[in-house]
Amino acid sequence: MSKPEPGAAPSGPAPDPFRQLLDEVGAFVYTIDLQGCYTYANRLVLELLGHPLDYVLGKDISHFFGEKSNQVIRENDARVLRGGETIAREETNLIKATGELRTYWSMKKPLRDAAGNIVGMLGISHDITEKKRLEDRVRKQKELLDTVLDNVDALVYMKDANRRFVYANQHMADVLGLPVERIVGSLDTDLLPRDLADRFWAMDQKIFASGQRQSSEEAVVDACGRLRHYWRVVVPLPAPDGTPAVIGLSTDITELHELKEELRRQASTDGLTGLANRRSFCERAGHEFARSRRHGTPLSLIAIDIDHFKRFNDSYGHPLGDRVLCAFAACCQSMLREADLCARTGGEEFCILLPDTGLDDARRIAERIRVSAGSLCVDGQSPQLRISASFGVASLESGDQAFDTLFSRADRALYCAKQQGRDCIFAWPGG
Ligand SMILES: Nc1nc2c(ncn2[C@@H]2O[C@H](COP(=O)(O)OP(=O)(O)OP(=O)(O)O)[C@@H](O)[C@H]2O)c(=O)[nH]1
Repeated sequence: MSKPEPGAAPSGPAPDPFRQLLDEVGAFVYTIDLQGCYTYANRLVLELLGHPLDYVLGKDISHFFGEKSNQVIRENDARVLRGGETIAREETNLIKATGELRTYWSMKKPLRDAAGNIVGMLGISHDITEKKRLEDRVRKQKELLDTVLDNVDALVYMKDANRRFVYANQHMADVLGLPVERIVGSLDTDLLPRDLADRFWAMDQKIFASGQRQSSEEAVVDACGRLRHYWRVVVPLPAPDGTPAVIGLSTDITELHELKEELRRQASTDGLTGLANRRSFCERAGHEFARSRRHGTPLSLIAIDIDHFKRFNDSYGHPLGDRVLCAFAACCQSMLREADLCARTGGEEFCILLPDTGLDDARRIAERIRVSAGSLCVDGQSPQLRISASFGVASLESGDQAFDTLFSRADRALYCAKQQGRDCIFAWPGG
């Protein structure tokens, strides 16, 4: 750009096309002399300064900009005017006329005469105030989002249609024991056990196909080797470049899961002996009954009642009675196979379900328990504290329509054992 004539103003009937061009260029174009006074300003500069060219020419920036920003501008200008540098950088101007702070991307270049001496400076600036504001807003929103995502008690991630992680929050990084940068860009198969990655991928594919969110409960071993349970919600969302992707939010429900398991265990277990309770016994017995019916396999039941337990309680106290119940339960358990089920079905009543076992074998098992119970030594007590129990044994018969039929036969057999003097076994129907 050639050096403009100081004080020259576009005037006359045929305006200089070159100046017209500078007025339309969409940037702030100006020149200053060695003293920093304007020697040219295009239309945008004049609009910004709020004065006509006649007024602006020969005046320096102190007439138009706030002093604070002038300091930086002057330093930049000096580097061009004194040092001969060409600089391109961001500058901030406090516009005196409006009180507004605006940001520019400014390119400043020395103007030289024919001998090469610096005679002034050419400045071209682009107003980037709105862009900066937008960037600032985006940055603040990103900071806010990052803060939320990194502090939310959930693993948050984004995965593309090629199984590659596009985003992972800090919580996810902590669980995987990897930095976020290592997760982003990796395939799920690089970071997760193959079967888990494939399970997740199968769910992702369903989402890509249906466009519908999916949810499931997942168990994952974390970086410390602990089994953790997550409630996983995955929703479809296009990646920033428009390609299909999914966003996953996995909430740690380990404690809730453990609580649920504990409640389930408590609901099916007898609190004193740790055996199955009546409810879970009947549930399992129903299944075994159906299975035996289906496969034509035998099924037997032993109903047990400790003898004169009221007398025992009355004589030695309830706490010792409790310990007897526990010892008796352990004794029964020790005589059984994995597939057998022993339950405490009432106060001093027990039931043993024996799948794939006929009446004779069930009778033998009952006899073993009876003998063993007779020599039970509770808390190292003297032999006169020994207990006995009565046993009713019954097996599945062809006409049985439901487990209850077998149950009541075993109960009747138990009644017979009590009638026969206790501490004995009665096998239905024979005795
Ligand atoms: N210690 C203790 N006793 C219990 C528990 N549940 C029930 N019992 C007692 O078991 C006794 C059962 O008594 P009964 O049903 O009269 O029968 P029994 O004294 O065993 O007499 P027979 O069955 O006829 O031999 C009662 O005294 C109950 O209080 C328990 O959890 N702990």
